[in-house]
Amino acid sequence: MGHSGQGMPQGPQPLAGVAHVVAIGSGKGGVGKTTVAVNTAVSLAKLGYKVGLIDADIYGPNVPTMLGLTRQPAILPGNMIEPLTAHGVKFMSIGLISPGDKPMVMRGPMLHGVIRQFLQQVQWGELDFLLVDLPPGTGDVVISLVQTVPLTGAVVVSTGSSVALEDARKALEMFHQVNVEVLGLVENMSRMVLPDGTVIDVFGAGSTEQTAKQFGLPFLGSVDLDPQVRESGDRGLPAALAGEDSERGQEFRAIAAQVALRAKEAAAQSEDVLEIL
Ligand SMILES: Nc1ncnc2c1ncn2[C@@H]1O[C@H](COP(=O)(O)OP(=O)(O)OP(=O)(O)O)[C@@H](O)[C@H]1O
Repeated sequence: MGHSGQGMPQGPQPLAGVAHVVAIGSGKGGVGKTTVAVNTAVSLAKLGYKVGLIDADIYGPNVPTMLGLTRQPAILPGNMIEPLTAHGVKFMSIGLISPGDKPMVMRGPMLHGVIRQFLQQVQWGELDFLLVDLPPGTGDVVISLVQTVPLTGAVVVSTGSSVALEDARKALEMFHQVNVEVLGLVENMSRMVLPDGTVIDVFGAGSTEQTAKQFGLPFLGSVDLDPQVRESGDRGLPAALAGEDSERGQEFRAIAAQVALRAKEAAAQSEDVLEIL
């Protein structure tokens, strides 16, 4: 983890070859942030983009399980780390460097070092999108992120429940405080449709879209509550891999397309601002 940069504060530096860094946050835990991050990454890859995913969720680094690949990454010449690749997505996870079932206990400076290493010392190559799955709640990882690279923006995942949305608003405020543009909100576990067609509203479907409207932010789409999403995540075969006729697959692809669109718009706007300056 070296000592480069110590005592010499440096502003965030873009990663060579990486067009957009997009953080995925939630506020509340367990709303399916990682599931949405993994499936968005897989969907972006299916849409033809080059995609990377950093699992920075120190409390639950589940990305390797959800992508079905857990092994130590190789070290390349020049002390660079080779990311793992699964389902067309390059990824790196705190779960890969924290062996066994032990929780990752890290002080702020160490966490900052790991985040910086995942960004700068992993051989990402050319990427259209590098997604970062954040831990729920706290801003530590976000602060490390924005100090290291310029972010194109952030996506906030919530369920429609009042408590999840209460925490999602805190996530919006956190991104605002660190000057990260929120590209939009996603509602996960939206409705549940039983095999006989009965629709059950478990968490308050539609409330995330209303919250987005209140904040003047785009709503990027919703994903229904479906046991198949959980099962496929547990098996390391994300639901987004399913074919054209899969509804969950369609939902994730629609969200991915919105994320791509909003990221490109946000980047174009900030370039305009730079030119005016
Ligand atoms: N749409 C969905 N339908 C069914 N199950 C889902 C859905 N989304 C997520 N899940 C399941 O809910 C559980 C929690 O999801 P996940 O780990 O993605 O949440 P999280 O917000 O990233 O949690 P944390 O950040 O607290 O680790 C997982 O078992 C996942 O498979």
